[in-house]
Amino acid sequence: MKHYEIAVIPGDGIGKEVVPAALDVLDAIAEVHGGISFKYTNFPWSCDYFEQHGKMMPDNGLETLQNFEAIFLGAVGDPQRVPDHVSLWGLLIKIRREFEQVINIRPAKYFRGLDTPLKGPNDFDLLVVRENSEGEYSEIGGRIHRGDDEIAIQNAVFTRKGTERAIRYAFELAQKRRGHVTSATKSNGIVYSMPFWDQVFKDVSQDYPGVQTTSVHIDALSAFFVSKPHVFDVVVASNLFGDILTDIGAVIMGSIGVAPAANINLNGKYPSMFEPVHGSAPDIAGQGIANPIGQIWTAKMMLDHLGHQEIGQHLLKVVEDVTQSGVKTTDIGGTGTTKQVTHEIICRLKR
Ligand SMILES: NC(=O)C1=CN([C@@H]2O[C@H](COP(=O)(O)OP(=O)(O)OC[C@H]3O[C@@H](n4cnc5c(N)ncnc54)[C@H](O)[C@@H]3O)[C@@H](O)[C@H]2O)C=CC1
Ligand SMILES: CC(=O)C(=O)O
Ligand SMILES: [K+]
Ligand SMILES: [Mn+2]
Repeated sequence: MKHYEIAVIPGDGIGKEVVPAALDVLDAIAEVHGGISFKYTNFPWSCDYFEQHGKMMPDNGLETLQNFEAIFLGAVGDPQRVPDHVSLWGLLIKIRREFEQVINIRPAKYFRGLDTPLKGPNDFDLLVVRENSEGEYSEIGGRIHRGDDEIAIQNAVFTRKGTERAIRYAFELAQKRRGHVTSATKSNGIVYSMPFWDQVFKDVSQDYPGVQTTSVHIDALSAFFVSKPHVFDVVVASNLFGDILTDIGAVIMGSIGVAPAANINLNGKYPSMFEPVHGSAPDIAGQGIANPIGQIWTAKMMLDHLGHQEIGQHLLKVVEDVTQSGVKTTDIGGTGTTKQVTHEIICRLKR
């Protein structure tokens, strides 16, 4: 019997709805499989917590999380109550950084049963490797003066280590897939960091003669995600470019509510964290209509990470069967609630 201790942070908004749904699905998997079990320890760290304690998590929060096998998170953010940069940097981004989750993997593929806004979905199947520790998401800068004289400066940080690590990871994945890496650049406008990125991409590519490479400016690449996503295999991007590209990757599948993500720690010192691409969706929170698929597919990525690829594969097939059968939430053209979709997935898993 394989037992896993999982730290669970539902967070804000629909995180509190889709996380319990995905845990029910994981429990159903454990029951059907018979050889694995999960224990969940729930942490209520969120904007609610912030209002009570003046911080997003306790001072020893990271220490507490450190001993878990994985962290399963919903979404963070409630901008009506706490400014986004305070809530996200106090919890989500803090964990990504302090736990050295330097890579963010975000797949997008043609998903059976989903209406995509694409004219011809052409069975695309791509993987975005997003650099997750530096880049445009930096704490270097500041604001001075007020009024007309106000100045805001934010410096992007690109280290050779961080850049090479993300790019190498993309090449390793491409070798196990269709052997193609696309690099998201913008060296025509951003004259220091992006030519540097391009250089590292070229350097790393020398070690992978069997992998084909293409560099595309992020503006054109964003358009190609819509016009011809089927040409992409692995796409490697800086933190911000990867963030933007993966919302596009999500919506071409059918909805941002279905896209999963994994924040991967590579050095084994800290746990990895699994959370969907979407945020807390304040516009639909509390209505019970959030699409649980992003969170459930994220659970599949956690299963993969824990070494249970076969079960993960089966879970994704069952979820696709359910959408194909028409049981789906309103964001993807159905009439179902979060609970109904989750129930249908669990019933099929147990069949
Ligand atoms: N990783 C995280 O925790 C993230 C947190 N956020 C935070 O979430 C809050 C809202 O941000 P937004 O920019 O509105 O992005 P969002 O992803 O929360 O929502 C964008 C749109 O997609 C819809 N949507 C998202 N997930 C859905 C689901 N599972 N089912 C159905 N519809 C879904 C929402 O209703 C909304 O119309 C902010 O506080 C933001 O900072 C945003 C992105 C990622
Ligand atoms: C913060 C955010 O939008 C993301 O990590 O995807
Ligand atoms: K999220
Ligand atoms: Mn995002």
